[in-house]
Amino acid sequence: VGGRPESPLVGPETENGVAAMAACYQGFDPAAYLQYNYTPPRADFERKDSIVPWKLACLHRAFTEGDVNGDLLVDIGSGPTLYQVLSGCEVFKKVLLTDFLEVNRQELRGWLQDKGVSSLDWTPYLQHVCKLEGRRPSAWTEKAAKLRQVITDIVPVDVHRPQPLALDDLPSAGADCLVSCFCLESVSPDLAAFTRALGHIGRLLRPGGHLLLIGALGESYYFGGPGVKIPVVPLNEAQVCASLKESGYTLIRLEVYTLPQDMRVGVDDVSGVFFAKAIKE
Ligand SMILES: C[S@@+](CC[C@H](N)C(=O)[O-])C[C@H]1O[C@@H](n2cnc3c(N)ncnc32)[C@H](O)[C@@H]1O
Ligand SMILES: O=[N+]([O-])c1ccc2c(c1)CN[C@@H](CO)C2
Repeated sequence: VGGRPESPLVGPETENGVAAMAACYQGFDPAAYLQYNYTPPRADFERKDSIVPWKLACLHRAFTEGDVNGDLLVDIGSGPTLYQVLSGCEVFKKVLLTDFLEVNRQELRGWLQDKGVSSLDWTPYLQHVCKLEGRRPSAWTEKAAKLRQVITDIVPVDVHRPQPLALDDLPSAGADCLVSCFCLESVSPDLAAFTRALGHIGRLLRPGGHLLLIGALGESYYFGGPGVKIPVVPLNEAQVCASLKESGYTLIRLEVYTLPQDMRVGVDDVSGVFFAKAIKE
């Protein structure tokens, strides 16, 4: 994403903080990140208390309980992962994936272009979500095809810009739904920047559209690769609710997962995960 336009709204200390976060991400390693967070124990589909099945259940319920619909779903800060749109791809005609780093956009293109070159085998994820949908697990190939059919593009994003996406990447009416997972708190220098970023992505969403937000609670850092320690804004539930309200959303539901001891594997100091379903006013 090109040079940042001077924004009259934020001072030099915020500009410096945002630039420092961008510098941290230069060392981000998609394969390592996937290994740290998307393999057992954090992604163990046999364990009721594993984090990833909990996230997939939250997303499945949110996308299928009847109030979420429309044409376009946008995932903000996709990273190298696809799990966040495995339920949404059945509900929306078009899905737009976005990330700040070319290495992540490249990782996603690798999977989508059917070259099977992705760093992680998403089959167990596809099978798990098929089961949540009451389909036989072998329907995962149909879900993979559906995903490849509805994902229209993978584009650059910067949540610190008042316009996080290039204007021609988004229809003028805006997106009907946004999903964003572990992005805002992991890319912001402080709580004020986190809340501002929430407002920026809200501008991509039509009024009445839904935001499905997953994030870390009580996390102050995580490793984005070997030796790549990235600072995180430590959030609690009250701050998440206050930031959503301050940024023009009405909260529908907040769910919280608390990490069991053996989900703490040394790649971060996260203590919980939140799932928020909200509506843009
Ligand atoms: C912790 S990862 C989350 C990845 C994925 N959504 C998930 O659920 O695991 C944070 C992502 O935010 C991206 N990112 C970094 N700076 C950003 C910015 N200024 N705006 C948007 N995304 C950014 C990184 O490239 C990375 O993919
Ligand atoms: O357990 N998980 O499913 C999981 C997935 C991704 C991430 C975390 C935990 C915690 N750290 C964040 C970065 O701030 C990234």
